[in-house]
Amino acid sequence: WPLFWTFLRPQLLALSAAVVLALGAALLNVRIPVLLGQLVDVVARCARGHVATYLREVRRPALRLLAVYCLQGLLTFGYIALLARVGERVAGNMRKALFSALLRQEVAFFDATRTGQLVTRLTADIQEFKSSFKLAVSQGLRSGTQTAGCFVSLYLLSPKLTGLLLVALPALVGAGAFIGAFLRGLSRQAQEQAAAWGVSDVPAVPAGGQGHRGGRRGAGQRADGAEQLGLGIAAFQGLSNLALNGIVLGTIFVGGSLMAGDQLSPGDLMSFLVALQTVQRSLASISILMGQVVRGLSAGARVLELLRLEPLVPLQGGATIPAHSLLGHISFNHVSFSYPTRPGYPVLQDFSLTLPPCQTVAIVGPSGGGKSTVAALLERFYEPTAGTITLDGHDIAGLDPSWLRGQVIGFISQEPVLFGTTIMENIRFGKPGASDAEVYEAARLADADGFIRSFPEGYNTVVGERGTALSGGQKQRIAIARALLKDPAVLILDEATSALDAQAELAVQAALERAAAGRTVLLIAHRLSTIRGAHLIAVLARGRVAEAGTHEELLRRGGLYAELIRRQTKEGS
Ligand SMILES: Nc1ncnc2c1ncn2[C@@H]1O[C@H](COP(=O)(O)OP(=O)(O)OP(=O)(O)O)[C@@H](O)[C@H]1O
Repeated sequence: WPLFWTFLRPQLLALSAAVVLALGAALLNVRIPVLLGQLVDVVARCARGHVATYLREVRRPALRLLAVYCLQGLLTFGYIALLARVGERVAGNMRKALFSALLRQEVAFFDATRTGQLVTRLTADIQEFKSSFKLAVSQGLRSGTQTAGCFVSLYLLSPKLTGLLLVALPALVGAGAFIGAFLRGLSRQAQEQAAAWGVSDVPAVPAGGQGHRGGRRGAGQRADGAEQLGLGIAAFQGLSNLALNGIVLGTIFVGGSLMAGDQLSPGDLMSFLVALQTVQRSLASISILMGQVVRGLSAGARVLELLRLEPLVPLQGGATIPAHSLLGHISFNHVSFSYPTRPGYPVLQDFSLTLPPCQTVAIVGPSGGGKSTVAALLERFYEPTAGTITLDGHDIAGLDPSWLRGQVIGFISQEPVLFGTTIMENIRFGKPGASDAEVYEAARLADADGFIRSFPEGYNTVVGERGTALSGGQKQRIAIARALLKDPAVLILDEATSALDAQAELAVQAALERAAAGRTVLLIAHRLSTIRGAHLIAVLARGRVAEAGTHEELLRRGGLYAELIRRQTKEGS
């Protein structure tokens, strides 16, 4: 409620106005039966007179009724329009808040949550909540006030008839509730039978032929349950129709005898019947409304639950290292890690590795060995299960993740992420405040300036959804330009050229080597041909560094690295 209140508070004035208009419209409903009754009385009185007298007499009450109808229409228009506005604003603000709450979550949250589920929260659930909210205010108010108001009119029209109604109605409502409870029991039974036999009507292993017979018996029981429920519902609907019409018939019967004794006019009886019908309709719409409100409340609860979710690794907050003392010395100390979605499956175990400042360290190893996981831990997308990772002696668990990802680490992956906007904006994403000149310089360094300027729109070329209007090599060089604009102290290259053909790879490789100069580089390589220029090569096997050294040292040792080289040369890569 307090969270929902934050969305509702700014709309309070409009909401109050809507409530006042809705109450006004509902109260007019109470007046309508009385006016109708008066009109009927006038009509009955003039029925045997001249047409001219009839028209003169009827005009005034008819116009009065018409005025009330018009006023009611106007008020209804007002409150529905206001409520639509309030509902849209509340839902819009909730959607925005939910979207930012989702963006705040750590990567592990998205591993464990299906995208479809989040889309449903953002669209269907908020929509459902909004509709129920509007309905609860408009219809709830209308039906509530109508019921109360009409009972007052009923009493004023005929206390005797109302007294009879007050005896009959509770008895009928009680009987309805009793039958409803009985039907719910039947429905639960039918559901249980369906659940028990729904997985398979014919058991998978029919021991000695019993399965088929058992299956048929199960299907038979389920059909019995459903049939009984169907019969119950049919009987309930038939009986409730009979009861409602019985009330109308009873009212006319008793009302007629009151008319005979001059205790009630025909108009009063007409008013009574109209008011009675309004009460019936209001009660019916309240019961339908309850179901809708329950659905809306659970949809709202699902949305608010996500809104209150606090990320395990907050996006912001923590220490930063001043630019002048940032060297880019990274150390993994006895790190162990399992993905939260697979806690029993260790990816890294006692993994230790040092990345000296301004040097390139390559991690190689078999596919699925955990190379990309090392990069994800360095970016704090996940937290190690044990051990620490330090940057210039500071544990990164205490550093501000936004600062770390935004200013310290540049990341170029196999599949660069481009946004469906201009090349200029895509590169500027690396440093939002960068000038045009800085963007051109970064593109030149990434060997992208030439092909960008060859496009008719130049830097204003729109790259299409996820960069579909560009080739793989072009996308990759834009990603490099973006990383260079950020000017990060640490650069992670995760198989950055593996998706490119030989020619594009050469161009991107050259750009990468220029980008790597003067930075600490973590080079993740599946194909060993991409690790030229690495100062140190670490071979990852079974979650830890199995061997480390220069290319020559490792070849001389004849271990795992030499074996990988031999295998890849044989494969022709
Ligand atoms: N989000 C995740 N949730 C659960 N398990 C994951 C997740 N990402 C990776 N893994 C598992 O962790 C292990 C290491 O994956 P990782 O991507 O780090 O390997 P890699 O060495 O980079 O592989 P490749 O060279 O094929 O890219 C794999 O067994 C993989 O199935």
